[in-house]
Amino acid sequence: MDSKSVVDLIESSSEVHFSGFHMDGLEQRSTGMEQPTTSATGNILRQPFVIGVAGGAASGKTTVCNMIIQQLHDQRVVLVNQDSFYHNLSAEELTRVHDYNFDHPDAFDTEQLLRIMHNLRHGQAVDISNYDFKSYKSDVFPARRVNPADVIILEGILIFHDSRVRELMNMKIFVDTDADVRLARRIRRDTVEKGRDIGTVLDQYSKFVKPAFDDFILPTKKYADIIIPRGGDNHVAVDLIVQHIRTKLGQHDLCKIYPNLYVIQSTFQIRGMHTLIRDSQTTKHDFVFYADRLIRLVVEHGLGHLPFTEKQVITPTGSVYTGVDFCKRLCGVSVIRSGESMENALRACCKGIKIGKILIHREGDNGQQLIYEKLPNDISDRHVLLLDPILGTGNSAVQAISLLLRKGVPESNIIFLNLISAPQGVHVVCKRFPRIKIVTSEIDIGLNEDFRVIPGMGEFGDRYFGTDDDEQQVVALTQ
Ligand SMILES: Nc1ncnc2c1ncn2[C@@H]1O[C@H](COP(=O)(O)OP(=O)(O)O)[C@@H](O)[C@H]1O
Ligand SMILES: Nc1ccn([C@@H]2O[C@H](COP(=O)(O)O)[C@@H](O)[C@H]2O)c(=O)n1
Ligand SMILES: [Mg+2]
Repeated sequence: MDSKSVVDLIESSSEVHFSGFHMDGLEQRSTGMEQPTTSATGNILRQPFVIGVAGGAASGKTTVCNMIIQQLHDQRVVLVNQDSFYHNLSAEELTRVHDYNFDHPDAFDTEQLLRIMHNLRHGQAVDISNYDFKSYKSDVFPARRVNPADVIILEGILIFHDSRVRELMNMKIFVDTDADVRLARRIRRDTVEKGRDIGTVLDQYSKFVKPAFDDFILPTKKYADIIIPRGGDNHVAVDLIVQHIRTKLGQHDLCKIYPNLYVIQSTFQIRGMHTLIRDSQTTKHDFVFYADRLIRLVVEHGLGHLPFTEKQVITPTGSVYTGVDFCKRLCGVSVIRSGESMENALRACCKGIKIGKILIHREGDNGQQLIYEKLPNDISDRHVLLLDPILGTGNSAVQAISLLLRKGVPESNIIFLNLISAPQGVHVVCKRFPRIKIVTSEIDIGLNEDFRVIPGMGEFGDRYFGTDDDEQQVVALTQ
């Protein structure tokens, strides 16, 4: 990746998505034509980091790619398979499919691969075919929508064959697995998954697969920056590769820029919950259920940042257990109205906790006005958990935090809890209040022209409380 000044990287990081990997958009498309993005992602200036993964068939390329993607969970990663670019077979070729050489470079539509890669690298979403190994066709299944990403992994047996494709790559990996292991895996995969008979598999192997490996695939090993013996079994190699990619990308990692920003460790459970609450089709009931689960995780994580004092107890065995005592001087402050959705989780974790409220009215996004506050009198002696599920522009957060500071709360006693943060909001809050802590569950791409977080989850309060009319709520709350 091109080297950039730290300032450039910090500035450009506001357009970067950190919310975990996104392998495939699952939207269904009927054509293979690329589609321009309409979101802010289309403006990404940085080119993605492109990794090529080559190696013999059944060497473990896909397995290695999946391991890398899993470990790079806090980056947007897309996987592009060379299989998607197999030419469709003519009727004549289909009748004699066992004479077709799928391991020859000419079996692939490399021009289309180059077009797709060009668009992806220039910030455009693309639709990529899903190849069907049973029918030998690429138009049986709907194409998958692939959005631009921080990392593109290009995987396939002959991905290093064409110099134009090689030149796109920032890192080239060759998965080197013994021929007998590859053959054994191929037999199992082709008979079990592709429903082929063993005789056909062995014929194809001796006629095409092995000669093509020797003539076209093995000679490309010399282009590799890294050779991984034993594929996915080689955890050390995969760890090192992931470390290297992280270093290359890490300069724009918001958590590195702002050490007080904490993004809770992403897991598939967490990503699954985010998928549900971000889906516009999710029912109110499910939205509330999964939002509550996520909020609880964020609250628990936030509580972990409070100071603790050592405490010893006697266990039922008569032994001494040295533990800690919870911080007692704390309170919650919710930013009305969506912040109120986080109160129950806080009450469930901290029995009897005092919770204050702040209402900030939004007139456009630059004219924010504090119009209501009800805070504990002794708030300046407390640690404050500030509750608002979305950090967008950062304007309301700045208003709320400024009020807390005016009330005498030390900046370092404030922990701001939210579900999603836009990089712009993180920059605004962290630059202005470097000592407050932000705990969030995902960082999104950015803001759209209406200053709404994208991809975001829409109006959180409306979805959580099942209302559509903001105005009515403000009136009701202030009466
Ligand atoms: N380290 C491994 N140990 C056991 N089986 C493996 C290993 N790596 C891959 N496989 C299996 O071998 C087959 C081929 O692996 P895959 O990663 O799909 O290879 P490729 O993408 O290179 O064709 C798959 O069925 C996979 O589950
Ligand atoms: N219709 C097809 C198309 C391809 N193949 C074989 O797939 C192998 C490449 O896929 P990997 O996941 O192993 O990289 C290649 O060896 C082709 O022979 C096929 O069998 N049928
Ligand atoms: Mg594969």
